[in-house]
Amino acid sequence: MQPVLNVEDVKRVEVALTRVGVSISELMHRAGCAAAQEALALGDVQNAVILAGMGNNGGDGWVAAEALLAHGVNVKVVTPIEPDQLSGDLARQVAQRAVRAGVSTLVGPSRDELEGLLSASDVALDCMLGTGFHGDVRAPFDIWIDCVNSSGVRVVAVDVPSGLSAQTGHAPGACVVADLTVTMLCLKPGLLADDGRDVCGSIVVAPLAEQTEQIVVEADPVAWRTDLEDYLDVMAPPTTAVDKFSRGSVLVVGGSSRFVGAPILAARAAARAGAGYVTLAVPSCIVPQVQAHVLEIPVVGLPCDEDGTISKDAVPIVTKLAEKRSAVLAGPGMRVSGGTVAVVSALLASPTPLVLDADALNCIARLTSGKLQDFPEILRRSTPLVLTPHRRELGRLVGKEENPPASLVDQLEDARKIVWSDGGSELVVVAKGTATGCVGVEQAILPKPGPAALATAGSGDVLGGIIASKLAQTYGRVDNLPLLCALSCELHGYAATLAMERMGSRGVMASDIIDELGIADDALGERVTFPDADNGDENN
Ligand SMILES: NC(=O)C1=CN([C@@H]2O[C@H](COP(=O)(O)OP(=O)(O)OC[C@H]3O[C@@H](n4cnc5c(N)ncnc54)[C@H](OP(=O)(O)O)[C@@H]3O)[C@@H](O)[C@H]2O)[C@@H](O)CC1
Ligand SMILES: Nc1ncnc2c1ncn2[C@@H]1O[C@H](COP(=O)(O)OP(=O)(O)O)[C@@H](O)[C@H]1O
Ligand SMILES: [K+]
Repeated sequence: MQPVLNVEDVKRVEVALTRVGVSISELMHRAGCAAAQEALALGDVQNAVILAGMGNNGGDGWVAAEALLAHGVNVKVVTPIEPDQLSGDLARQVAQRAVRAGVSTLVGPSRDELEGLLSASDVALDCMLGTGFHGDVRAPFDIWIDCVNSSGVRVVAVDVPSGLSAQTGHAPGACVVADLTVTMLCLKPGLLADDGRDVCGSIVVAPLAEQTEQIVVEADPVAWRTDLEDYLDVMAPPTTAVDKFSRGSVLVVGGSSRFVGAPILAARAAARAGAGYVTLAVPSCIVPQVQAHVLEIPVVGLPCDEDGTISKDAVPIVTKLAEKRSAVLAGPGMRVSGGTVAVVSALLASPTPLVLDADALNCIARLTSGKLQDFPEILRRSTPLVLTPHRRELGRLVGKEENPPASLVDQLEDARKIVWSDGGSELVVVAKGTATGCVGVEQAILPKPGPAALATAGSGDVLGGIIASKLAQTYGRVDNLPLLCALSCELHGYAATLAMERMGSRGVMASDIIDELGIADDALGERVTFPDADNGDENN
C-alpha cells in the first residue's frame, strides 16, 4: 500500500529529512532531476519548455531545465520575472545556476510567443504552482495554463498540476491537464479525488531519499492507497467443497411502496458477487412486484404501515431471519419511519455482520439527532458493522447536513469522527464519493476509484449488496475489514468499467453493473493473483 499524506504533513517530512542530513536544496535538486528523468522517459524529447513559477515549484523547474540540458535537450525556461529577481533564496540560486549552465530563458512572454514556443516543443514541464498554491490562479499563470492546455503538447506536472489543490482535489479555476504528474515524497489526497482525477494523468511518486519511506509512514498517513496485490489477504481461496449456504447467505432488508427497485438491485448484486443464498425482506404490500423481478431470490413480506414502509411489527421477523444469515444489508429504499428506525435498531443489536446503507443511515441520523459521534454505544458490537454513506448521508450522520464533506479529506475526517468515537475494529465507514475511503479505527484505505459511470441512481445499492456478499462469504472471520470493503469497491468500479464497454460511458445503469459483477470478480481475482500481467492504470 502507498501512504497518502496531508500537505501540511509533507512539510513535516521535509523537515525530518533535513534532520537526517538531506537538505532542502538537495531535495530540490533531486526533485528537479526526477522530473527531468520522467520527461525523458516519455521518449523523443529534443525540445522542452519549462514553465516556472516564483516559489520552490519553480525552483524544481530550473533544476529540471539544467538536467535536461545536460542530456542534450534544447530547453527554454519561461518565467514571469528575471531569475535574479526571484525573492526566495533557494529558487533564485538554482535559477541563477541554471542560467550560468547555459539554460535559455523567456521572461514574461506574450500569449503568441508562448503559443509558438509550446507548438515547437516535445514536452512541457509544469512548474508554476505546487503545494504553495492558494486562492484563485493569478496572471500570468492563468493565461499560461490556458496556452499549455490548448497546445496539445505532452505535459509533465511537477509535484501537482498547477491550479489544483494537492490537499482538497479542487481546481476552482484554470488548471493544467497533465499526461503525467511526478509528485514529490508521497501521494497527496488532492491528486486522487474530484478534479485531481481529471488533471493528473498517471502519477509517479519520487521518494527523493532512501529515508523517505520510513519518515512518511511515521508522519501518520491520512490514508493508504491499495496496490492490487494487497487484496490477496482478503481473497477467498477457491474451493469446490461448498453448498449454497456455505457460500454465504445474505438477507437484504429494505424497500417501500415508493422505492421498489433499490432492494432488488442490492439483492441481485449480492447474488452476483458470490453469495450462495440471498433473501429479500420487503414490506408485504410490494412483494408481488418485487418477486416478479427476482426468480432466484425468495422474497419475504414484512408487516407494512399505511404509508407503504416496514412497520415496527416487523422487528421480531427481521431479527429471526437475520440470525440465520451470514450477513445482513439494510437500508436500500426503506425510507425513514418509526418502523424502519425500530428495524435498524434491532439489527444493530443482533450479532449478524451488518451493512447499513441509504435510509438505514438516515434512520441512525434520526435516532442520534445527527450526532452519531456522540452516541458510540449505538454502534458498539463484537461482529462486523459497515456503514456506506455518500457525502450527504455522511454529513447528516455527523451534524453537517447543511455543510456535507466536499472533498476526500473531508470524507475521511468525518468518517473518523464516527469510527474513533466507537474505537472498535469491527466498524468501518465506507465514505463514498468520486474517490472512496474505507475508514477503520486504525487506518483508512483508498481503493482505486471506479469510473464516473458509477454516478448513476442505484449504484450505491449495488455496492451495498457487494459488501454484504463479500462479508457473508467470510462468515464474520475477517482480519482486515477496511481492506475487504476496499476490494468490494474495486469490484464495483471494475464491473462498471466492463459495463461501459457494452453501454458506453454515459449509458450505464445500475443493473448493467450487476450484470458484469461475476466476470469482473473473476478478472479482478486474476489481476490480484498475477499483478505483473496487469496493464491497467493504477493511479487514478
Ligand atoms: N515537499 C518537499 O519536500 C519538496 C518540495 N519541493 C517543491 O516545493 C513546492 C512548494 O514550494 P512553495 O512552498 O515555495 O510553493 P509553490 O507551490 O512554489 O507556490 C508558491 C508561489 O506561488 C505563488 N502563488 C500561490 N498561489 C498563487 C495563485 N493562486 N496564483 C499565482 N501565484 C500563486 C506564491 O506567491 P504568493 O502567494 O506568495 O504571492 C509563490 O510565489 C512543492 O510543490 C515542490 O514542487 C521540492 O523543491 C523539494 C521537495
Ligand atoms: N464520479 C465518480 N467517480 C467514481 N465513482 C463515483 C462517482 N460518483 C459516484 N461514484 C460512486 O458511485 C456510488 C454511488 O453511490 P450512491 O450515491 O449511494 O448511489 P445511490 O444512492 O444512487 O445508489 C458510490 O460507490 C460512489 O463512490
Ligand atoms: K506544478
